[in-house]
Amino acid sequence: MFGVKVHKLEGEKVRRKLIELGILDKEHKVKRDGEFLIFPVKEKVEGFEIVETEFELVEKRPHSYREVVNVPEHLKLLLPSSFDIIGDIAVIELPKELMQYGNQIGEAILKVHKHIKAVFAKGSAVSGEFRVRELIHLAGEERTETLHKENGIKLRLDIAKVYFSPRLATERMRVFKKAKEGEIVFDMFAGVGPYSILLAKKVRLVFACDINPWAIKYLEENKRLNKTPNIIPILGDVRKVAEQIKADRVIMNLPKFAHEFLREAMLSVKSGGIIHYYGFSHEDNLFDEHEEKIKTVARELGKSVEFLERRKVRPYAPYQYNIAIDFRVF
Ligand SMILES: C[S@@+](CC[C@H](N)C(=O)[O-])C[C@H]1O[C@@H](n2cnc3c(N)ncnc32)[C@H](O)[C@@H]1O
Repeated sequence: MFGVKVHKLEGEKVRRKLIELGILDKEHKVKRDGEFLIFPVKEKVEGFEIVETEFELVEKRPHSYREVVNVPEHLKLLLPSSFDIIGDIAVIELPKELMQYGNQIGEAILKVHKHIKAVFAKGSAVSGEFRVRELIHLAGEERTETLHKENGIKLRLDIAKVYFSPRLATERMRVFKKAKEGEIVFDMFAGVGPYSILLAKKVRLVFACDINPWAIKYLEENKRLNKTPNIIPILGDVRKVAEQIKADRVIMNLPKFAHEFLREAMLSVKSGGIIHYYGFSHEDNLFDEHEEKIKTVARELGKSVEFLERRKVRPYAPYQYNIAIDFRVF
């Protein structure tokens, strides 16, 4: 093979020139020879010192764990194309046919994604009051606590003890952009604080409630970590708290049951304030049923509502969507 030999001080300039000429061979490694570098080239080129030598091949890094995983060929089509990454932990949803190859799948993920240190499979759906799920350890460290970064904030959490979904980062940023300086926000179902901490960077005060003691423990820690003293964490059932709070903006991120808490939300929002409501819907009836419930509760409380925005946040099951409705209450 041909190479272009240059003094190492000239290396960067020559490398750029060879790329510009379209003759740098990127499939082979640059060679070192004392004070000199030898660039692999596809053909001889005028104006440089040309040498003939052998070059090592550049190892091609696989892009997906599916390229390196050791499972029977006929099951490869069932391998999920993606998985959640929370801090340095991967959480994958495996079909039952692949569960017996969980360790191989976990090892393949660790091999391709060097920043991931532990891999778990989802062992059940999110359930119970705390909205957590069972996890099955597949590979790497047997650790469920991690530090996750999103939207410029840091969140310490334990994925086995609290609810957290990295898939809502964009939705949280949407709410952040709507919030205004000087506002009081009430995060009714705060978890470890992904909305609360983010919004506290902008608004005056955030009341952050959760019934799960682990969520409030991590929320306290995240409040310190992110230097957001303007958050008031409240451990308890939001039903007992809501009426004592008067907020400009209320966040109801409990999609499965939010409709049961509309009364509390509407009693805690100031007249003219905004509620960010989340729900689950079938694709045939995304918003109407939720909006009817919202109007009914408003009527019962002698209030009126103005719908501002309706959005599909993400698919969460076949034909099912997590939806968001923003509305103003008078
Ligand atoms: C879907 S999670 C959302 C957490 C967080 N907002 C997030 O985006 O990661 C719902 C949270 O509501 C809490 N929760 C459920 N019922 C509650 C209640 N009655 N009062 C207060 N919090 C409750 C759960 O513990 C859980 O942390």
